Amino acid sequence: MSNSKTPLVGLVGWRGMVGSVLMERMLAEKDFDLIEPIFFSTSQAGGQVPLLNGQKVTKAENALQDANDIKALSRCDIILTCQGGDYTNDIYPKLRAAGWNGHWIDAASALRMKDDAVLILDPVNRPVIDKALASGGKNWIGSNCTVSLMMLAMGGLVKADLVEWISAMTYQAASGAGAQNMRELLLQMGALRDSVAAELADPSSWILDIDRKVTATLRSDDFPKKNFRNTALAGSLIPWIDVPVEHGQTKEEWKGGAEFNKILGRPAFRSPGSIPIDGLCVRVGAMRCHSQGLTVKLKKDIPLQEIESILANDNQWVKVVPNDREATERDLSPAAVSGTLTVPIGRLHKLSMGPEYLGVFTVGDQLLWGAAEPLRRMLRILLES
Ligand SMILES: NC(=O)C1=CN([C@@H]2O[C@H](COP(=O)(O)OP(=O)(O)OC[C@H]3O[C@@H](n4cnc5c(N)ncnc54)[C@H](OP(=O)(O)O)[C@@H]3O)[C@@H](O)[C@H]2O)C=CC1
Ligand SMILES: N[C@@H](CC(=O)OP(=O)(O)O)C(=O)O
Repeated sequence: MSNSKTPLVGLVGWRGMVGSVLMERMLAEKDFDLIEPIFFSTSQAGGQVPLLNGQKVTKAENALQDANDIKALSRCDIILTCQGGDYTNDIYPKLRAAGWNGHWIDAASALRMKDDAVLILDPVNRPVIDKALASGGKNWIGSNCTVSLMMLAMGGLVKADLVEWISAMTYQAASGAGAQNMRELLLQMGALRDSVAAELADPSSWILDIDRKVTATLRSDDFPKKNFRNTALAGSLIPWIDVPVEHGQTKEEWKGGAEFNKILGRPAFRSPGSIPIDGLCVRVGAMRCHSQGLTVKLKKDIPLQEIESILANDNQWVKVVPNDREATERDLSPAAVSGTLTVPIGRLHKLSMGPEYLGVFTVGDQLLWGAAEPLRRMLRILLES
């Protein structure tokens, strides 16, 4: 930002799950050195801004401000929110109506499809961001985690315009449903284990007895499953994420096509010139990494080695994993990736449908590249613009 004064950056939603990951990353990258942060809360206004990792990051403003106070928010040059869609729908229009002309950076989906909103994933769409900045853009919205992670992995082929369509079958972590769901997943795992503790301690117990007991526990009314809408996730899976929309899709599946194309600045999904992206989204018992099995239809037959090199050279976070058992077991799983910015892509091979059909598996941390990282990088882009 050209102004020489340190920009006032309002932080909303910083103590939530996405917000906490964002604060950790901002500390690690020393983003606080470049801004004057003002911490807002919808529930704790007036309280003391807590230390982050034991560090004081505020310079002047040490009390939490009211996140519903339009006047207080209007002082900010930039507002960065991870508070959620209800907050955005309530506060954002009031702020703009009050004449606030600052930059709004948001993790929530509420504004994503607005014409004046840019979906931010700068390693993939920096030209789209720069073009919007040059023409006075002010609304910068993080994309859906599954879409961001797919695009970061597939960036090389997408940018080279080699992709005709993608079918994505997802394996999405509990964190995507929220912190309470992560806790409930662990409670479910514990309940399953406890239901057969005696049998597990006895090496001669019959496996079918164990299985019967586990299944009875999964189906019992006492099983902890309130947050997952009365459905078991541990020891099972849920092939439905978010609300139903048209064409038999869930909203999570619709976001694949709609956001993928909008990130690239292409015509709207299902209109001429857009890239068809579709598939089935499934919740599985991972903690915070989303995985995806992709069927990619390429525009032409390209040798596998060339594909690997295009993918590997696209950005510093994508990591091509050789299609062998050892490397895949070691590097291509939620357990390997959780808490890191690495986005491995592997199982790469031509499918039996024909030489233009590519099989792919990719994994990414849905709280880092899937949510927090594009936001803090957009903040940096604004600070450096
Ligand atoms: N979870 C995800 O995977 C993704 C989420 N998003 C977006 O980010 C939004 C926020 O998601 P998420 O971070 O999961 O939401 P959280 O529920 O973790 O946090 C949201 C807010 O809840 C309030 N809160 C109340 N009690 C607590 C508590 N005990 N601990 C922490 N915060 C508390 C805080 O606001 P206050 O201080 O004002 O009370 C906090 O900012 C979502 O609505 C979504 O729009 C985007 C991409 C991925
Ligand atoms: N819907 C995602 C998480 C999420 O918050 O997505 P979005 O940012 O599009 O609302 C999931 O359940 O895994």
